Amino acid sequence: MNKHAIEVKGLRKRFGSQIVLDGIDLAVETGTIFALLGPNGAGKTTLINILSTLVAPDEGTATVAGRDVVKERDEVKRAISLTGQFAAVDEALTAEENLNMIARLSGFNSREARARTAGLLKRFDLTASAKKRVKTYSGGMRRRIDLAISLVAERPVLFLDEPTTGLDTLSRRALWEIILDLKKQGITIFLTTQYLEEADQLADRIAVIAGGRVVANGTAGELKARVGGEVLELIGGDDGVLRTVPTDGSIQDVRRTLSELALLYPQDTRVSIRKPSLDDVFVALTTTAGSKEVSAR
Ligand SMILES: Nc1ncnc2c1ncn2[C@@H]1O[C@H](COP(=O)(O)OP(=O)(O)OP(=O)(O)O)[C@@H](O)[C@H]1O
Repeated sequence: MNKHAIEVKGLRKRFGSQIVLDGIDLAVETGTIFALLGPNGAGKTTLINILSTLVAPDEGTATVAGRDVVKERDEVKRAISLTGQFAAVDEALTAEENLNMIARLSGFNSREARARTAGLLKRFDLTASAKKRVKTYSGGMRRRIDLAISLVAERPVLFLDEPTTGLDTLSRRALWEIILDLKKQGITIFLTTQYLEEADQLADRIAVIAGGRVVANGTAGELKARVGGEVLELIGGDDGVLRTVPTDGSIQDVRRTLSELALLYPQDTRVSIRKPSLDDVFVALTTTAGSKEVSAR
């Protein structure tokens, strides 16, 4: 087995005059969850499209399951599952019909296809709705069927492009459980997300891309440690956060910072002090996009 399920070296991609990926280096260890974060338009989907052989890079190399995404496209395709925001589910069919059809197309005989379908419906808690048309499904059910379909054929590497975007908290957590379960089976998962909490909860390692480059790469803990110290949070009357300000946590620095802030905010503003979150890291890193890579490796 390859130590790294995914390896990316010096990857570059431009669309017309727009440089989207400007020399990306990444490695994802086999059997781990890797989260790719970045602001809108940072190139996350483009990177997934390159890794899943849908788009060719201009420069650099990438291997998935030890195979080159350009020179060994078919081998890569056989090693991966891809679940995007717009997965290929036929909405006019039921969940059972969709799964059964994909199973047959993947080469299972009819008995195997039925067994596989039943197993996936159960695992994704869709048995009760198996005979309803997918177009009647809620957002959470729809995501579960998308994911179930991409798992019909068992593949070692799974790409998830924003798997929980638009879902409510409960559905999101249910999907997290499923994703963690897939990792337990040894599947390597590469996901993109806009939710820092999602990366924090799921990922063994996180990379942040901005300005076409990897601006940070490490565990959630390592990335938070990059911001260091503490964060002062100013909370307004409606309990909304008015502002967060980094501090080293010393009395001296807290007193100086607060006396400056006291001039700017109403006197009934409340203050809390906390450890930095991944949100703070993200803001700190992506507002200085492309300046330098902060690797916590
Ligand atoms: N086929 C294409 N032709 C031209 N431009 C493209 C193409 N695909 C992507 N782009 C551009 O490349 C940039 C990166 O897009 P991409 O979808 O990879 O970003 P993203 O990080 O996934 O964004 P989001 O979080 O909004 O989904 C965007 O500016 C987009 O308009």
